[in-house]
Amino acid sequence: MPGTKTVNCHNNIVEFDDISFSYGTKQVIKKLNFHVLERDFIGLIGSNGVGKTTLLRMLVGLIKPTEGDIRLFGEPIRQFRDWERIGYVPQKNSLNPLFPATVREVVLSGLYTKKKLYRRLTKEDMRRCDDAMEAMRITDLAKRKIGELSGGQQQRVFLARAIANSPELLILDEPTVGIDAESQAGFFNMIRHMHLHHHMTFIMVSHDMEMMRAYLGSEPVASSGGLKFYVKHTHEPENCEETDLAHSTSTSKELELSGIK
Ligand SMILES: Nc1ncnc2c1ncn2[C@@H]1O[C@H](COP(=O)(O)OP(=O)(O)OP(=O)(O)O)[C@@H](O)[C@H]1O
Repeated sequence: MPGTKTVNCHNNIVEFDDISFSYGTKQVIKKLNFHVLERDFIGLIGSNGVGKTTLLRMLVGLIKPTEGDIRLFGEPIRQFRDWERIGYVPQKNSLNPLFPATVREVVLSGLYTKKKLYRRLTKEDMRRCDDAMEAMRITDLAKRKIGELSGGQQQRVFLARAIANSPELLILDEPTVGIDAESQAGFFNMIRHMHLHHHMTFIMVSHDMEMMRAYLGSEPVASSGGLKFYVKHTHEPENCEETDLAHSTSTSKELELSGIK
């Protein structure tokens, strides 16, 4: 139509088509079909052992489905090479206590991807690193060696690293387990902001039903076996442009309210 700008923010980012997975003879996932759209926030819920982590590990290519196809950003996963578009924070990061890097170096390392390895960090990179550290309340730990920190503090560093890098798709496996309530609130504020205003897509496993319900509503939109998918898109499909225009005015206000600024 003349004069109508088509904004395409609803591409499939992840497609699970008839996915099954077994560990040996033990089938964990059976004929799962689910698509994730750009700018969705997916909450993946389910009891212990239903296959949440298994699904995420398939999604980042660590294990292959026994049957079915996975596509990432429209490409079959076996051909997919743009891994820097995807961030993944696994359930437990175990770290050698002698690991020599400082907290700040670890957060900044998220910004050095293969493609960007040789470029200098910009002021914008530094600002993103500082914002992420502030949101995760680790600014005062910036110069400490990460290996010397507690498990909860280390997890906050890995989350700050992931959000500083602003991947297009961020996959989080029970990200706030072992983290104190104040840091959890800072983290949820930050990811909500990134979802609503920076076009990031999230897939998050969580047992925090209160947070999930508050943000994603009380009913799952799909389920498979014991896996339940709660979904929030940033806006109605017809309002893509409006959301973008609203960005500049709402960003600073929201950051201020969430205490990030
Ligand atoms: N490497 C493995 N070899 C064999 N079985 C496994 C392996 N990893 C996981 N399993 C089994 O597969 C099932 C799914 O495990 P998964 O870790 O995906 O569950 P989950 O939904 O993430 O659970 P939780 O909420 O406890 O983290 C479980 O029964 C688990 O015991």
